[in-house]
Amino acid sequence: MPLDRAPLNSLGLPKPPSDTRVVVAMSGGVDSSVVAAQLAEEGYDVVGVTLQLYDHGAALAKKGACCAGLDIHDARRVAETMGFPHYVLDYENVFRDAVIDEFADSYLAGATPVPCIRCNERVKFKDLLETARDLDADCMATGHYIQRKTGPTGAELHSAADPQRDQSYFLFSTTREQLDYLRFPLGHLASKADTRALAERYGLPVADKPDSQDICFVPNGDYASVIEKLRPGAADPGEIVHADGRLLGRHDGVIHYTIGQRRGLGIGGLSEPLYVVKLDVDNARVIVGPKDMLATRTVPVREINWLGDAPLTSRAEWHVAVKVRSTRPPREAVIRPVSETEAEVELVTPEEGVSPGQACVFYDTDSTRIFGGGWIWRGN
Ligand SMILES: Nc1ncnc2c1ncn2[C@@H]1O[C@H](COP(=O)(O)OP(=O)(O)OP(=O)(O)O)[C@@H](O)[C@H]1O
Repeated sequence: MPLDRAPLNSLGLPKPPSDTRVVVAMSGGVDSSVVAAQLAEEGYDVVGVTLQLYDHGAALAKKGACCAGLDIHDARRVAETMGFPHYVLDYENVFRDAVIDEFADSYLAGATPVPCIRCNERVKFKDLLETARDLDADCMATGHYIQRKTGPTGAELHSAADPQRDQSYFLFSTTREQLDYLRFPLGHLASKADTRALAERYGLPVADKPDSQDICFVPNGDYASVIEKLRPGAADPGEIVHADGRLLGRHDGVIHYTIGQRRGLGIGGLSEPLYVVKLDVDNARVIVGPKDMLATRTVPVREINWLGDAPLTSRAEWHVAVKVRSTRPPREAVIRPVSETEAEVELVTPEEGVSPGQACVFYDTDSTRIFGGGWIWRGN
């Protein structure tokens, strides 16, 4: 039978599992361990690869972080349990250049970056994906909670079945070419409990391992001290100023603030609650104001990655749902393209705390499909 008419295996490839090589990106956490174990159990030729993203002993590392020594050890134990080969690759320089440096510079420029998106885009789905191809793999699988479906014009990206776990916001910049090669076997699961049940069933040593938290190289969410270590003395102290011009206090650097922040401003004793409404890096000023100043209707977006069927520019106005923060539900909006990679997104209901450096991700209003997204910036 010609290969293109052969029935597809569970990864959607026209070869029996035993002839299909899959590189599994293994963090040492329960999700990617279950992916690797399940595929090995189904008879795929699994090769596990773990990236060492920073030195476990270095100042940035935290105990149990996704890319440090303990996790490498866990990934290796899973590979041994299931009997497939496992490699560890030193990606420290790649990760620093592609993710950590921009993270620090972006905060110093008054933005609120999302390094996990850059890691997917520039590390896992770039260099690691190339490594998988070099290893002659037919595809690469990860433990991301997202669905890849085959539509009439090829692979489509859809939100995970479990909205609590959905990672679509972090994967908007996946290109169609990358998507052709990627597989996300956990995206259809109803809940994380299902993943843990599978880990138990396969007898994996990581079945009870706690979920990883937030940004892997930022211990306890204290990103400001990470930036201070990376760029000592780079954050200029300055003034905290009310939008009406009143001087309210001083700060130790804009890196300590994000748009929408209310707590920890150190300007108590005022009658109205105040929020960070703008970070004016050129003048080292944190501008604060009342809550209603946070409401944003028009969001300038650039570096758009397009996962739809038609180029964005072919539609003058386009009704979608968008997420402007990873933790928010999609909200109704209209996209007005400015160029192939830039657009103005008009939110039907204004949202608070829209910050440069975050992603704006576009969703279909009638289905789980992701049409793409881009990066929020200050605009001209
Ligand atoms: N250091 C790494 N080396 C190889 N692959 C990785 C690494 N870190 C993450 N990944 C891959 O990216 C996926 C998503 O990473 P994320 O940091 O969101 O982990 P997670 O959702 O906690 O999953 P897990 O339980 O597998 O750690 C992982 O499931 C894994 O496939």
